[in-house]
Amino acid sequence: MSDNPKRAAAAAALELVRPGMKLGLGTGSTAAHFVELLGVKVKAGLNVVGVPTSEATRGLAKHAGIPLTTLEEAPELDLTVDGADEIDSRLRLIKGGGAALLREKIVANASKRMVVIADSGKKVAMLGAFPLPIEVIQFGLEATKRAVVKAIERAGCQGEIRLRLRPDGHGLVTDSGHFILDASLGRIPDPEALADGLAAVPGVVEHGLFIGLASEAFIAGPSGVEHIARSSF
Ligand SMILES: O=C(CO)[C@H](O)[C@H](O)COP(=O)(O)O
Repeated sequence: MSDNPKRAAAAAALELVRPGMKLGLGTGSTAAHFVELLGVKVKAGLNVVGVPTSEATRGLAKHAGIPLTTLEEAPELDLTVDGADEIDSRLRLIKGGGAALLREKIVANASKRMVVIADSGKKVAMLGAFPLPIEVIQFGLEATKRAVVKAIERAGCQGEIRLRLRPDGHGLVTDSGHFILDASLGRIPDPEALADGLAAVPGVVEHGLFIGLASEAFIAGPSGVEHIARSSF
């Protein structure tokens, strides 16, 4: 196994790729390993196309020589491989640490199969230690923030909500032109209730709870790569 667990997880997922596949390409440092390894296969003759989940991944994929397409050209993908910030035992995820959650969720939802690749540090007994990213429209930010707080409380959670900032102190703007609120909740005892509550808030574009999307995960730790399938729960 590679001495880099992220790369080992990416290499395991690469084994699922077949000629002719339409692939969703995730965002983040783990997904970047997958893109790089896939690029090596493409250069050796593998025929696939990819839909990137962020402008950052678009750049990496272009550099790696992977032919790209869009969900307009390819509205159903065979396989998406993406990282995660947290994974629970039912393959519910927190994503969006890299601010790409909106496109990541659209691409995952358009895929027959979503496979998560991660190091074992991402596995949790309960979601919530990682701040939950919530993508919101710039218009009405303070009002949306208040509504988000109420939705969080109704779902039995509490914590601080902060606008994600760029290093220059201005609000970070996502690839789709929105802001991100990061909700530090500590624990999310009922992720489904929170997901439903947040989805109902006007101004919330998407949130980083990925529920029922990942079908399996490759999780790499010191003793090797563990394969988890959702059907096994
Ligand atoms: O959701 C994501 C980006 O929006 C990433 O997949 C997540 O943040 C994990 O990143 P990394 O592989 O760098 O730990």
